[in-house]
Amino acid sequence: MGSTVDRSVIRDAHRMVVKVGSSSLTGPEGGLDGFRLQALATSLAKKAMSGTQVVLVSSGAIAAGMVPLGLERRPKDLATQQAAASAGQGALMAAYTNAFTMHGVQVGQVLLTADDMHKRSHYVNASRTLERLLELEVVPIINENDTVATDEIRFGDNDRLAALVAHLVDADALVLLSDVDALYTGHPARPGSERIPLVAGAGALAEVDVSRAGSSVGTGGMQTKVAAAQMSVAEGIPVLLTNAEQVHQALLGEDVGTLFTPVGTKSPARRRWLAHASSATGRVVLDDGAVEAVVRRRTSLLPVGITRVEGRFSAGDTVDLCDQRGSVVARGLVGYDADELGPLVGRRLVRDSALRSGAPAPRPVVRRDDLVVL
Ligand SMILES: Nc1ncnc2c1ncn2[C@@H]1O[C@H](COP(=O)(O)OP(=O)(O)O)[C@@H](O)[C@H]1O
Ligand SMILES: N[C@@H](CCC(=O)OP(=O)(O)O)C(=O)O
Repeated sequence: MGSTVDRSVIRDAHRMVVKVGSSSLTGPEGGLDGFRLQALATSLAKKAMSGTQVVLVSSGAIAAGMVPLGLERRPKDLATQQAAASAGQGALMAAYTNAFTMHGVQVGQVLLTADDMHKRSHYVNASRTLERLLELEVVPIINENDTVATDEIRFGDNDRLAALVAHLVDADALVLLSDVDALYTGHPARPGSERIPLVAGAGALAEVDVSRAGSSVGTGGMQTKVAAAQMSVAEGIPVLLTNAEQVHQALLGEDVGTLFTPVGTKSPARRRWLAHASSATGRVVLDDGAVEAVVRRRTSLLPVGITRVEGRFSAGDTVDLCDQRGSVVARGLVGYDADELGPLVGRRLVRDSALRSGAPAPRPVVRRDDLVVL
């Protein structure tokens, strides 16, 4: 079955994001495995030299920092993780710089925080930097800026970060490299688990068990990889999941790993950001008619269809639009501050009467172009 799956979307991608996990770069006791890192860099440098734009999202800072700091196991507390990441990120970048420049390919470090994804201005700025690096034929090497992240705002695992970066740079493919060669029907160590060569739609995952933890140095296990793959394919970006040892074959489009095929089409950059990267600062609760109008007819949201406003937000912030049961049905950029919107709840604002009274013309709570249905 595997051999019938066409993996040319990976081979022919013009721009790809490759994510490598801690477990593929380090040993179980931490510390960088220079041999594995070198092998990965060689495959990616060759791909870059053949004309493909490659963005690398690399974990491994915390694991790399364990040996120099004398830590025997991956620290559990945030402060020690940050100290390890601080010591390890420099070592990680030094190793990559050596390994890539050996092949004549330049690299650039980009450290991102969750805020850089949530805040539109930061997101656009990160996108501009990455575009420029790619124009200059540099391979950006991205990691979370662990030293300044706090528990509340951390990505935590880099799988989600990689999917967001794939959206950010509008990649043609995302390659997730782990210590396991593919997604299996159950934990690979469990007798009877079988490799899944193709995932075409969420239905294919219904029977798949990803509940068991991953390696001692990684964070998310298979769950976060599958979630990242789903975020990516929802925006039309195919994903290949395999191990770092097989990256060369994977980039040639050979039958390795698990291919997740797109289930959605690419949406404009702003909508992509709204749906996946932005974070809501408030909630607006809609009556049934407004849910119908926004979700089915894709109209703008007007004050008359709102029953409640929750949270403190300013005009231009992201808010979740909820139905009467509290389920989030859409997300959008709100046109009013929370204080301004409160008194307008349920009111029918008529453009003509506003104009007659000299008041400014009423504006939608969320314009149809500024909203995504979830
Ligand atoms: N259904 C499954 N298929 C494959 N691997 C699984 C599955 N369920 C759990 N896993 C575990 O997930 C691990 C990969 O996650 P992790 O150790 O966090 O990797 P990384 O450091 O690459 O992010 C695998 O080594 C495996 O032990
Ligand atoms: N930013 C962290 C990555 C977190 C992490 O361990 O992720 P992963 O190995 O991809 O599960 C680091 O560099 O250590």
